[in-house]
Amino acid sequence: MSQQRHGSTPGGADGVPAFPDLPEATIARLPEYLRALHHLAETGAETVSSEGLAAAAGVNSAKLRKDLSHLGSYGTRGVGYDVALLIDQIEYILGLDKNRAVCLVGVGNLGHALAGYAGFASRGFRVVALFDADPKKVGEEINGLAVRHIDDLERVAVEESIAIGVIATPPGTAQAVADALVAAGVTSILNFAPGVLSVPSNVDVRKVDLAIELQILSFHEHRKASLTALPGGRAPAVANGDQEAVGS
Ligand SMILES: NC(=O)c1ccc[n+]([C@@H]2O[C@H](COP(=O)([O-])OP(=O)(O)OC[C@H]3O[C@@H](n4cnc5c(N)ncnc54)[C@H](O)[C@@H]3O)[C@@H](O)[C@H]2O)c1
Repeated sequence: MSQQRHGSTPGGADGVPAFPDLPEATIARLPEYLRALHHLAETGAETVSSEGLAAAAGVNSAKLRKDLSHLGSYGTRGVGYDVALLIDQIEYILGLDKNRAVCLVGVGNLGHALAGYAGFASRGFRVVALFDADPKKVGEEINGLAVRHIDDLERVAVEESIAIGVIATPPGTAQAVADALVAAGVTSILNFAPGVLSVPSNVDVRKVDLAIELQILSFHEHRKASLTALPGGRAPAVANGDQEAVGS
C-alpha cells in the first residue's frame, strides 16, 4: 500500500517520517473521513474539496482541514484532496493495512449481534475467535465461527495473534475477562460492559456505552427545550451541527 504523502509528515528526522502525534479527537474523526472517502471512491470521485468531504463526514470544514494537516495532508488549492491518496494515508495512520485479528468474549444478546455483523471485515478487521463461559454456548456456530470456551483464550490468542479483544460479558465479569485478555498478550480492548477496567499502562481500552450517548442527547433535548421556553422563543444555539461518533 502506498504511503506517499502530500507535504511532509511533521516531526520527521533524517528523511524518515515520524509517526504523527495526533489529538484523540482527530483520531476519532479519521474513521468518519475514511468512510466518506470510500463512499466517494465508489461513486467514481477522484478529488474532493474540504467542504465536500466535511459535509459527507458530518463535521465542519475548518476542523477537517486542521485534522488532515496533522497527517501532512493539505490538498491542492482549487482541486482539493486526492481521494485515493487520502484513503491510503488515513488507512496507514489507523494501521488498517494490518488486517488485525479480533476476538469477542461474551456471546449473549449483544455478543451474538456483534459476532453476526459482517461489516468488520470490510473495515480491516478479522473476527477470528468467539469465547463464552457458558458450556451451552460453546460449539454454537455464528458467521462460520464456533464459540470456544473462555479457558481456551490464552492458547487461541497466541495461535491467532489476536490484537484486539471485545468484551460483551456482564459487568461483574468484565474485569476478570480483561485480566485474561491481558494475560493472553492482548493490548487493545473494546469494552461494552459498563464500568471502568483496570489494565496495565501498555493496554488501550475504549468503551462503548449507548446509555451514555442517550444521556448526552437528553442533555441537548433539555437545553433546546429550555432555550425555546425563553421569552420570544429564541432558537437554540447549535455550535456547528457536528455529528460526533459514538464512543469518541
Ligand atoms: N455498551 C452498550 O451500549 C451496551 C448495550 C447493551 C449491553 N451492554 C453490556 O454488554 C454486556 C452484555 O450484555 P448482554 O445483554 O449481551 O448480556 P447477556 O447476559 O445476554 O450475555 C452475556 C454473555 O457473557 C457470557 N459470560 C459471562 N461471564 C463470562 C466470562 N467470564 N467469560 C466469558 N463469557 C462470559 C455469558 O455466558 C453470556 O453468554 C453487559 O455488560 C451489558 O451491560 C452494553
